[in-house]
Amino acid sequence: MSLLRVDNLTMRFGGLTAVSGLNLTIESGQIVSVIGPNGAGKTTAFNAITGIYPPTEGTIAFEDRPQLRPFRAKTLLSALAIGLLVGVLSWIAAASVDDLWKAAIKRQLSDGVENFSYGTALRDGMAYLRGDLAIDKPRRSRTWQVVSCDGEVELLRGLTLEAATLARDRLQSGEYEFQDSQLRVIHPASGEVIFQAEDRDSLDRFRTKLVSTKQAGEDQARFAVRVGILGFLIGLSGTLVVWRRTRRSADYIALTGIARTFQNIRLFQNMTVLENILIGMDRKMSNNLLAMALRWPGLRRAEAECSKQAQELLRFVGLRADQMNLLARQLPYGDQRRLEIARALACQPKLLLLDEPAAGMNPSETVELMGLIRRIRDRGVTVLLIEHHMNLVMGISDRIAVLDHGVKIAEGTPEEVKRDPKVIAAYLGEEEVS
Ligand SMILES: Nc1ncnc2c1ncn2[C@@H]1O[C@H](COP(=O)(O)OP(=O)(O)OP(=O)(O)O)[C@@H](O)[C@H]1O
Repeated sequence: MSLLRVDNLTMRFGGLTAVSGLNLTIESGQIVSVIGPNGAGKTTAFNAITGIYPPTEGTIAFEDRPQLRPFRAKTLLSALAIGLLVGVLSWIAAASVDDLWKAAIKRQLSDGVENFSYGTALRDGMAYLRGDLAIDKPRRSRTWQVVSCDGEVELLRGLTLEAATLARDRLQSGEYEFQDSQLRVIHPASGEVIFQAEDRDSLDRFRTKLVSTKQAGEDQARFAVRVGILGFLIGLSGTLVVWRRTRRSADYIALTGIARTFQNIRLFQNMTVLENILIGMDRKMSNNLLAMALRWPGLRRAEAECSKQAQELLRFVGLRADQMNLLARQLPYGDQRRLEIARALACQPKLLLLDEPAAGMNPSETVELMGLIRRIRDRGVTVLLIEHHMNLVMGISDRIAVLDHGVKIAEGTPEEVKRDPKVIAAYLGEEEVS
């Protein structure tokens, strides 16, 4: 079983092909280097392997498995839980929007409107009212109406608010005669016509069937349930879509056992040396919020253990104990590079990718770095290295792959690569070989 297998990897950025059809197999326990001129696509290949970019084409398998988060029962349960949460929230919102709408109308009218349903109002464009008489102004209407809900609803439209209020008060106080056949409201004593429909036909257009409170309630409940189901489906499918799109993420790939350092040092500059290493162990620490808040003894023990391992790593990469509490930015450049390696090792990787670790190092630091890389390999960690420093590469690599313009032009032992005419022409030059 190979540790890492890159098959036909192609990386494109718009019209630029940074890596083209790269095949690379890395066996456990080796130090493998990738070399090539500037812009050859080395870092891009690293970025694809570590999940920073998805491959445009091709596949990458680690320990013979594709670098994809597997679909587990937990994934489905999480999606169901989120779907349920969204569904319940949508249901609550749909059930309470009725009250909100009612409250808003009431604020406007400050009078009269009692029970009606948003769902039915949406459907029919008006409010159904229960109780006695109400003054209402249907949405989109400029005029007021008096609504009687005794049996059939009579809608008498086209009134001013004042006239409607007067009419309602008189109707309620009993000083009225409601002549449905004539569609007039007449004051019984004075015979004064309070209001009268213009003609029967126009009133019939506004006649509508009373929806009982019960039916309106049922409509509303159905409406809320439908919205709830829709919310559940949206929550469930949304979660699954997000999960699918983030299946191949850098953090998942790091968890499977691939760690890296960067060409331009990327430490947490304002954190201490020790904290930088502890961050590399973060994924192994408990993420139980309660345990963290209550500082459970188990958690304290785990923290103490991590701190011990971090100090061991500090020594391993050649940093001193008295540098432990310095801020990362206070370290000399070469030590910052060591710290980055220590942080990567803190993830306990099986494969460590080092992107130009010797950049900016002086010759004696470079020699020490060679020793460190060998010790990392002896610790059981396979190393994949990008480096321009030829003495280092030729001195420690078991195998070397050479990229030029995104294409692998050679691969072999240092001796084989050194003599390869294509490599000499593209990268090494005659001087390096001699
Ligand atoms: N995110 C990106 N968007 C667009 N182009 C990119 C991106 N990343 C890399 N490239 C381009 O891809 C090509 C390969 O770049 P890459 O950094 O992989 O080369 P390299 O071999 O690592 O070079 P160096 O030795 O200088 O680090 C370059 O032309 C670069 O400009």
